[in-house]
Amino acid sequence: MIITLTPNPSLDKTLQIPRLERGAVVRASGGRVDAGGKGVNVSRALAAHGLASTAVLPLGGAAGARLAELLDLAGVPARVVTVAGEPRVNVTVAEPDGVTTKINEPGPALSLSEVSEMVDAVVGLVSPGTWVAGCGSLPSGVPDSFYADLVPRLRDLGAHVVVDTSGPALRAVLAAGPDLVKPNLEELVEAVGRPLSTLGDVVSAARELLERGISTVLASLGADGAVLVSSGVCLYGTARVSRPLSTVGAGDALLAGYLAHISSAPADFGGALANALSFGAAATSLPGSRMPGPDEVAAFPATVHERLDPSQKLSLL
Ligand SMILES: Nc1ncnc2c1ncn2[C@@H]1O[C@H](COP(=O)(O)OP(=O)(O)O)[C@@H](O)[C@H]1O
Ligand SMILES: O=P(O)(O)OC[C@H]1O[C@](O)(COP(=O)(O)O)[C@@H](O)[C@@H]1O
Repeated sequence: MIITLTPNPSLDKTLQIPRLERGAVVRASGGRVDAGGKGVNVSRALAAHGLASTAVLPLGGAAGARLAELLDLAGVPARVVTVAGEPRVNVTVAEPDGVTTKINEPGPALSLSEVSEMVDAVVGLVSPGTWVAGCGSLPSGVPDSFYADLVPRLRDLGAHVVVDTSGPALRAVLAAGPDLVKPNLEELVEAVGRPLSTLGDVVSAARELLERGISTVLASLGADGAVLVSSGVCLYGTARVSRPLSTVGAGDALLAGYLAHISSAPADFGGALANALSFGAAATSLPGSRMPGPDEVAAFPATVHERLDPSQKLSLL
């Protein structure tokens, strides 16, 4: 069983425009709204593959009702914690060459009782062997230690704890030793506090996180693919995309692909990395933060390379 926790969900509004011009009136040629927030996206990607997960999230007001409706349409079972504030709207401006500009609102503040209701909702769903993925930023009112505090509590219940976050919440959770973290390059740089310019640098950084007590690091590297490091495991893989349309939600799709595989085949790291890469690549070929289904994922076969060249420069730089 997989549970996703999204403390700061969003309505993701994507606008297609010919070209982003600062200070001009720009006419959009099209647009879409998706239920968003990192854990919500993971649940949507799993649902698109017929895999049930429960999305735990705080929602309030008319925008909250709209988000719940979108989740329902996507076939995602949700455990909604009703809160006073309305979810944020995150806007993506997408240009034809695949460049996206994103503006994320901070999201509504949560009260102490709303935060503890959210924790109780997750705890109430967990049984031994459950995977819990805590994903995304924390809104005001939620302490930076939120994910870090959840790790021992969920572990005591026999859960595997996955965290995908950034900033102070990421720094705090690194010390709590979750089972898996999914940093992108920027977050990995932030985690180790030094620049990373080669695949070898990424592997060293991931190993440093393992020494701090994290079991597995899935480092996503945009067009360069991803590196997976765990005890006795160091894998690098890629999945080619000729024309990325929108990278929004690609990291969430990648995590969903990994969880879909590892939750049923716990020792198959190579298979999980390949599945993750196919999900991530497929997501970049879709508009907005649309999550890929099986046919779309099958169109992006991944390669897990036999050898990792530590001196390979990262193209994200
Ligand atoms: N331009 C791209 N070409 C091919 N794959 C991509 C591209 N951008 C992202 N991906 C895929 O999506 C995954 C997640 O993207 P990344 O940008 O690293 O994460 P995040 O969305 O969390 O910032 C990558 O590991 C890769 O598999
Ligand atoms: O919680 P944050 O960090 O503001 O991120 C939320 C945003 O990230 C997304 O989950 C996309 O994430 P990725 O592009 O990193 O996969 C959007 O759906 C959402 O608008």
